[in-house]
Amino acid sequence: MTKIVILTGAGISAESGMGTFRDEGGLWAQMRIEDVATPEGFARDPALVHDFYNKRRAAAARALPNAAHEALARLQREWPGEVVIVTQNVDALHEKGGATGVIHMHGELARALCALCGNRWDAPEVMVVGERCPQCGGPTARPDVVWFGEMPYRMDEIYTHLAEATVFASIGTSGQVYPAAAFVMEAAEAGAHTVELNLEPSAVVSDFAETRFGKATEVVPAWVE
Ligand SMILES: CC(C)NC(=O)[C@H](Cc1c[nH]c2ccccc12)NC(=O)[C@H](CCCC/N=C(/NCCC(=O)O)S[C@H]1O[C@H](COP(=O)(O)OP(=O)(O)OC[C@H]2O[C@@H](n3cnc4c(N)ncnc43)[C@H](O)[C@@H]2O)[C@@H](O)[C@H]1O)NC(=O)OCc1ccccc1
Repeated sequence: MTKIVILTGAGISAESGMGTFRDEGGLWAQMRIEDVATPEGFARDPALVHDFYNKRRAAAARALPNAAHEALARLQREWPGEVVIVTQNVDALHEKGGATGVIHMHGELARALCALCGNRWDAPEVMVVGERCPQCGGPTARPDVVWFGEMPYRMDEIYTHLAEATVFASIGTSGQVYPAAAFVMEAAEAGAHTVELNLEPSAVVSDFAETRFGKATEVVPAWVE
């Protein structure tokens, strides 16, 4: 039975009011990656990093899923075969849209991580410098997101899914960040049909067999139908 593996990025949440990274006025236009999305940046200025993620956590808590999130959840429910969603997004809009078993390869805003003992727990809306781990008590709590230079989560599972994919779709991502940007090659090597759905061609558009350009809330429901 056909197995569909779907990779999503910030573009699928753009129409839900979640900023993207690289677009006009995107997150990286306001903040330097080095300062807020690296372990070194957190060590240097934890207050700046907590402020950056506290704001995004508050926005994500208010955000609602859009027609693209809902279409993927419907596909998961109605497709006779397996549909696996791997997201680079740290918001919970796929789950709010009804999707299940979503693999958050770059972590989740709604979770906190202890840098000392590795414990994870539901993050308070506002994390403060020196936030304590409820398990080891260390003042070592950080947002449970994957920063640059850190290993993304659940990579073994992801590579297994890619090797079994018969269809690989990439939605709302610029294809500039690895290892996610290389997933299309992994899937293509496994014989999958590959399709890019995005507002504009990504940095790896030439690796895809099919492309559909437009807003996620339009091209994703049309692709699912
Ligand atoms: C900048 C880049 C060159 N650097 C990297 O890729 C680095 C280094 C690197 C590793 N391998 C390499 C190989 C070559 C070069 C560099 C590297 N990668 C890492 O450090 C990664 C860790 C990277 C993760 C960093 N954390 C993020 N996020 C979490 C935090 C947070 O969220 O704050 S990355 C962050 O940016 C990434 C890209 O963002 P997108 O989601 O694509 O968003 P963007 O704004 O860029 O694009 C939006 C797109 O949507 C479209 N769009 C907009 N609106 C709409 C709309 N309405 N509808 C449809 N589409 C739309 C736009 O046209 C656009 O195309 C996402 O992954 C996102 O999670 N770790 C790692 O490699 O560990 C070792 C390893 C190696 C191999 C195998 C295993 C381990």
